[in-house]
Amino acid sequence: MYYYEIYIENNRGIYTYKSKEKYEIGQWCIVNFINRYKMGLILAITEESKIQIDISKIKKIKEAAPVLSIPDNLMQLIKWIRNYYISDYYSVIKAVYPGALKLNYSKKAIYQKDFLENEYLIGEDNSENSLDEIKKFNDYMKKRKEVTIATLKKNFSSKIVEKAINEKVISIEKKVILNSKISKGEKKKSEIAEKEIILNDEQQKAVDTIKNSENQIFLLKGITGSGKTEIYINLIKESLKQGFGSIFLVPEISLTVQMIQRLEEEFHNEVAILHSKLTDKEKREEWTFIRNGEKKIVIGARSAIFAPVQNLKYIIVDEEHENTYKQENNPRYHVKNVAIKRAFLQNDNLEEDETVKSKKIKVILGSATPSFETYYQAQQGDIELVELTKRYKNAKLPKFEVIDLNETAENFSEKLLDKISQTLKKNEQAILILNRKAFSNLLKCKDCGNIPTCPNCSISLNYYKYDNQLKCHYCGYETQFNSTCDECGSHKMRQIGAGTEKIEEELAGLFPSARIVRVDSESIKTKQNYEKVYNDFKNHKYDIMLGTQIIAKGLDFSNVTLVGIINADIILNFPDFRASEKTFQLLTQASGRAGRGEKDGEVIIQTFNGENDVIKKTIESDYEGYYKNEMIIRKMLNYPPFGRIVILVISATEENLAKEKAQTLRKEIVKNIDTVVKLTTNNFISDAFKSPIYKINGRYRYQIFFKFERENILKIKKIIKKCAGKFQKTEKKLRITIDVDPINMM
Ligand SMILES: Nc1ncnc2c1ncn2[C@@H]1O[C@H](COP(=O)(O)OP(=O)(O)OP(=O)(O)O)[C@@H](O)[C@H]1O
Ligand SMILES: [Zn+2]
Repeated sequence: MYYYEIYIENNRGIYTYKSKEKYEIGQWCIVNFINRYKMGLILAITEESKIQIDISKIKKIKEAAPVLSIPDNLMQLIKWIRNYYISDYYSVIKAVYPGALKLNYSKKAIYQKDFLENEYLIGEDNSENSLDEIKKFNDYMKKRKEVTIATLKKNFSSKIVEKAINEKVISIEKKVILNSKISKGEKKKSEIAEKEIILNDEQQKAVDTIKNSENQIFLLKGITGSGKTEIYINLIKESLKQGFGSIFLVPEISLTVQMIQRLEEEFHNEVAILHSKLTDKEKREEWTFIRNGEKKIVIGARSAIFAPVQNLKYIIVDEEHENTYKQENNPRYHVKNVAIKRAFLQNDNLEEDETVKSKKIKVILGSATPSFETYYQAQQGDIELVELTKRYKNAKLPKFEVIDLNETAENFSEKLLDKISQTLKKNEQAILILNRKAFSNLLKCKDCGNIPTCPNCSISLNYYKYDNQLKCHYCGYETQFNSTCDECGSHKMRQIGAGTEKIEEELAGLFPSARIVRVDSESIKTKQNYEKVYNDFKNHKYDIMLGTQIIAKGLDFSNVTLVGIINADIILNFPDFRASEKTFQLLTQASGRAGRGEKDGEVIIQTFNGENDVIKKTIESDYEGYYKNEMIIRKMLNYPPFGRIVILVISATEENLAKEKAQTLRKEIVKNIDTVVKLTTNNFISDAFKSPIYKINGRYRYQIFFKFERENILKIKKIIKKCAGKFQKTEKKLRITIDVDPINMM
């Protein structure tokens, strides 16, 4: 007899089952769980001697489930994520295994014998009709042998069905039906594009380095427009010819139209595109194609990192500095971390032979503005740095000009207006960026100072002019704006902080003949929407593209010669230790959209903080210098990449409860940590304090901030897990979330 630790679908516990059959880890099976059939996943095989519970009470696995198993390396990854991010099997398996298999079971009628026609005639109801029905029933069941009760009842009266059961003409059995019947897609002939791209010297050198190096993790740091995409394609293509697959990760699938078009044009039907809009069925289908090796290249956002690609060779994380690579709900994993772990787990499992080198997975993190944490690892030698220092075809980086907003009361300085007119005159295109959607950021009453806020969240409501609504960006709350102050009834509501909607209106007034398109998450609700805008802009159906940070990255339009940053300060003021790093990235990426073709580009940055180091270093294109300055501060404060952070958020619908319990939990954790690590400024636990966004969706939020030396973090996480877990069990009204290596500090 074998004993198994099993995860049961939609259940947070782990259970022991037994079987005479040998199952593999990662295989799905069907088990009886509280009188229902459920899908179970084999997590581990346990020795009899190690089992704590009464062996005679352990139930048997019913049978293997007819679905594809989760490969071994992904099972290991699941366990690692659960552990590292203090998560649970339930959440992690949901993230890894798409479109959760739903198990339906239905009652089936199984043919046993015929009704005896003669015998039945003696019964009370011997009309002609029922004799016919009996004959029909006998024929029907004899032919089918097995049919669901539901179908049977559609064809026959319930009276006769009942009778059949009573007289054991049929037997009833519970049978499992899976919803995952998947059409076996027919493999078409692979049609990889044959057109050759000639790499320039720098690109070729980068490709060779990545191919030939013994290292497994690379940072491809190439300035904007240096042609990183062609490097990825080259590597994927060559390995594909040798039968290897790749995973290509993008920050957000709907915003990377251009990259996806490029990859599809190159790899056609080898490509599976995974995105959140796929239905469960489509997800399972793609998963099957990939698992069976029918599609070897996977493109997707975050969750594509779990694609069961056969003979995986490259994992590419494009724009690796992007925040969207961190999942903001359980499991709160960071793709970069998971990608690297996946490669190491798989590479370590390879059998040592002469082919081992060629089979190793390589991870390529690519960006013009790598996150400082990644760059630090490259400096330390944990990641191999590969650099591209020139734009493709030697196009120049754009020229910068900084405009001091203190000198003007307008959203558009004279200078910026002048540059826009010139651009339009030359029949070139401009991209303008304002990192704030809506019409105005908030409204403020001139008489009493009241600012309308969301009733569910402690956040000011944004004003949208097009539908005259006040909206909450956190919970989606909307209300009609009636032009008066709720507090004092005054009609003098002032709009503060212009958003893209307002800027669009102003722009249209200033340049009446210009064709303007606005791109933010409000105006672009679907992928098709964005694709159209993208293509139209590319074909010069618009002159100006105005938008949020959405349009700051990746876009490659050769006719764009002007980039204007309407207000560079918005992110800079966030209460986040990465705020200035993010600003540097945004400004550099945004300016990188200018002058990518034959014509030179120009960038105008409007700011109240012209003297700030981040603005200065941006215009000098001095990544290195800015990185060095930031590292001094990070080191001093023991922030990542030096120290490690965990944030615990405790929330409840009752304000006092959240506060009290957060303090209690904190005390408990401190008590436990005190015995293992001495608390100092570098090994630090904050008080339980109000989250910067105090209330979201009706829940009051307190948070505890942990900052520890790297070598202590394992111990600390263990304690947090233990204390929070115990606490959550008894405190049902609380919600506790644990964020390991958080990106979002609010
Ligand atoms: N070897 C090449 N042959 C032909 N065209 C190339 C080559 N390398 C790059 N290009 C072209 O140069 C432009 C810039 O390349 P790409 O978009 O890959 O830059 P990037 O490094 O990804 O920049 P960013 O970080 O700004 O997104 C593209 O139009 C691309 O098609
Ligand atoms: Zn809200």
